[in-house]
Amino acid sequence: MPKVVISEFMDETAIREILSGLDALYDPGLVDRPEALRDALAGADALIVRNRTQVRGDLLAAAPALRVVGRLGVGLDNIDVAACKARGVAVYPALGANDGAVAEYVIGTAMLLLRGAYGATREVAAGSWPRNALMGREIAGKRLGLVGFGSIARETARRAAALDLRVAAHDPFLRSDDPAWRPARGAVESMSFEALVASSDVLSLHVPLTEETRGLIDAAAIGRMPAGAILINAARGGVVDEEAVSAALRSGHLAGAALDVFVDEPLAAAAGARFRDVPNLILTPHIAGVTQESNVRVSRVIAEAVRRHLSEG
Ligand SMILES: O=C(O)[C@H](O)COP(=O)(O)O
Repeated sequence: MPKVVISEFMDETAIREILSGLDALYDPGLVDRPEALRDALAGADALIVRNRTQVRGDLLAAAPALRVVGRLGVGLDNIDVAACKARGVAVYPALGANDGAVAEYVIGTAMLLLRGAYGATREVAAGSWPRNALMGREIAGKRLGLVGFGSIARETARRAAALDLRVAAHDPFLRSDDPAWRPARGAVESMSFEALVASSDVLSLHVPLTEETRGLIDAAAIGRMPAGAILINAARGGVVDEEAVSAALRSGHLAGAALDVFVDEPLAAAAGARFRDVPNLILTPHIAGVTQESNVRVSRVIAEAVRRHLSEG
């Protein structure tokens, strides 16, 4: 009976229904117990992870029978894909299964930060009535700039079009005649990176972390964003210079930012100190792609892919 090790959280119904009949070891705490994880992998045919288990070097060496890795998400930066390939280990990301969750996070934080009206509960309950101070901005008519135009960005664009945003994107990997630029509703304008940064009211990042994207949104890029712009990073930490975002929010050049991902995760208190008392900043713990619904979708897609792979070979 093939053995499947699941080292991070996953929907338990998907395990029960789809991995039934396999020897599934579900221990979402394994990621924090490297020795126990290596022991569990000794006879494993399959490994299912989220974004914290580092599937490389030592871990692969501890799993000589491994045939398949399922990734409960889309980013592959915690997996040495080349080393897996060299060992004949297939890698399956959950493509498409959390697009909607991230798109809703981007639209939701953009609306929250533009409007700025929702942080006054305590004041209002205490009898103050700060109407003028809370006169925020509407999302309709603003330009949403998407850095990268893959499937998450396209889902974001689809929702943005319904809210009457003007959507533009920069994606050097997408040909100018690709039909993705002309969705059913609201064409998406293709722009250079420089033009997109300089003209977007809301700039949202949708690129993986690579040598080309590391530090892409640095102090200079932020300085070229229009005064009063909003920055959203639900892509990968390291694409954005965290110090530069804090400084731009403190100076008032940026009107707001939402950061879901960080250079080091989990964000340690010492690293988080740079964000202390920074105005109009939403920090979330790498949760943009994780909702109750997406957790079910992602878990089912990966359980099915792993099961299929094991039964094929
Ligand atoms: O790459 C992804 O899809 C996101 O980082 C979320 O992944 P996770 O929920 O598996 O961490």
